Amino acid sequence: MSALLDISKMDMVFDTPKGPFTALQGVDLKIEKGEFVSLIGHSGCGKSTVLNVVAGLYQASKGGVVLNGKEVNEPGPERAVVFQNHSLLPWLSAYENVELAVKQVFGKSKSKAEVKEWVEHNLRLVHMDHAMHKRPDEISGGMKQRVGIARALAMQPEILLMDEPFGALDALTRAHMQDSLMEIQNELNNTVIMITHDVDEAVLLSDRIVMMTNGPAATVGEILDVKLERPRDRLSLAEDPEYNRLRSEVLKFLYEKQRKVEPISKAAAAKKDRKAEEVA
Ligand SMILES: Nc1ncnc2c1ncn2[C@@H]1O[C@H](COP(=O)(O)OP(=O)(O)OP(=O)(O)O)[C@@H](O)[C@H]1O
Repeated sequence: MSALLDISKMDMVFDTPKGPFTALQGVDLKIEKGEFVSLIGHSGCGKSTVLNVVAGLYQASKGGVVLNGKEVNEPGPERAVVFQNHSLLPWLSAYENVELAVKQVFGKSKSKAEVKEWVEHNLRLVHMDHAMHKRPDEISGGMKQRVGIARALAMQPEILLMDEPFGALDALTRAHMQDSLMEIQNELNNTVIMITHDVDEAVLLSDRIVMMTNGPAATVGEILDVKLERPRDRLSLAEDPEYNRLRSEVLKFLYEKQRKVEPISKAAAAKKDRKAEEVA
């Protein structure tokens, strides 16, 4: 059986004022239906570029993406995206933001009453039914993100693409959101690709963690299977040896194998030279 999503031999070359820049080279990744996959890697390695190609926002320079047997060339409702900075329309209520997406996807197939029921159902899923008639500026960042997730879920996408969905939230809200997402996953078993910078988040939520090498010409470095039993509980996992092993595998990849050496500034380099001379 072929995978739901098949990214194969994908290159992404951007035209820049300084000439072509190869951001990605030879990215291969297959994702099965119902899998939760995280992409992790240092800043600038190309995680968002991978997601943008899958979303159909960018066209790969070589190779490409096949979803359910169909080549991806443009955005479509079967691939819902949740961004770090919630992208709700500010003049609409939470309810209306979700309703807009539902009408776009199901406007022809659902009756008025069914649309209402479906919008409310998805807002209940993310525990936002109590504030569904508030506008984005009347609710917190975490709540906005919940509405963004409800909107994406309500489209019943074949794959949910999340670009650091909790990156802008404080640690406690982030933990609540992760727990909610696991709860929803338990119920719906969506296929998800999530970009994260957070090692604990990756291990807690994923079935597989895709670790990317540093760019330019970044690609999939290693893939880690996370076979921790579900439902997962963050407190008991903190002491679980397998959880800690997985965590240190990711840390090793990021900070040993793909350690990012930042170029030192001229001033720092000169200071280092002076120190070396003093020692000599
Ligand atoms: N439209 C573009 N034009 C030119 N270069 C681009 C473009 N989009 C991305 N890049 C470059 O491609 C590389 C990968 O960028 P990308 O945003 O995918 O990385 P990332 O891993 O998602 O980074 P971060 O974790 O910081 O969000 C970077 O060097 C970036 O500067």
